[in-house]
Amino acid sequence: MLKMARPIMFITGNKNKLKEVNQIMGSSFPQKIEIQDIDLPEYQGEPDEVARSKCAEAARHVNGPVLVEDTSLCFNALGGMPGPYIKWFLKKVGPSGLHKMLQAFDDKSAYALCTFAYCSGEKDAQIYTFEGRCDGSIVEPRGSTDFGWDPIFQPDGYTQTYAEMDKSIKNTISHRSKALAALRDYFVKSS
Ligand SMILES: O=c1nc[nH]c2c1ncn2[C@H]1C[C@H](O)[C@@H](COP(=O)(O)OP(=O)(O)OP(=O)(O)O)O1
Ligand SMILES: [Mg+2]
Repeated sequence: MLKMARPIMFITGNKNKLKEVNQIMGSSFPQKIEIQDIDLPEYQGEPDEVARSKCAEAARHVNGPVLVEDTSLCFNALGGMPGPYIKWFLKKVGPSGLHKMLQAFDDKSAYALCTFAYCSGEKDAQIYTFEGRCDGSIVEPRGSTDFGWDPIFQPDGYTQTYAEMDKSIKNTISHRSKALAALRDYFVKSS
């Protein structure tokens, strides 16, 4: 008997993330993804642990396959901080404050890291994580202020920040697009 795959519930409160996921995936993803906005608690730790615990929390709310995503912005001069705590730094000091945090350091390099975590929701199911990383540097804010720290992140090899470049370019090179490529590979192989 043909087993119909249940839609995957992507739990996020961030509309810009969802927009990019849709733009990047288009119709190329083998399973249907639906979205639900649940404000999940986020634990402290390394990005992979944060994504895993967020996924375990999501699985407690949803009876079925769940997907979450956690994004870090890591400054090399600060040993990878703010990392998974970027949301709170951004909220408190804004993009220009984040840029100023690196004033005392010569090293302005940073990387954006996106981690998707997936769980099938079956009993004792494992959580799988899929990472994508984009290296770049932290610059004075330039470009549209639509999405988070985009104005201060300039990917290596480009003269524009994420916020200045065409969305289609960001979506081709970004941390999120690389993580989604890994996620898509997993589903293509297992479907
Ligand atoms: O491509 C991006 N370009 C610029 N800013 C970004 C990007 N991706 C995430 N961000 C921001 C949103 C949040 O301030 C923090 C990540 O925190 P993070 O917990 O993963 O996101 P969130 O709480 O907004 O949504 P969710 O409900 O999926 O956890 O970096
Ligand atoms: Mg969050």
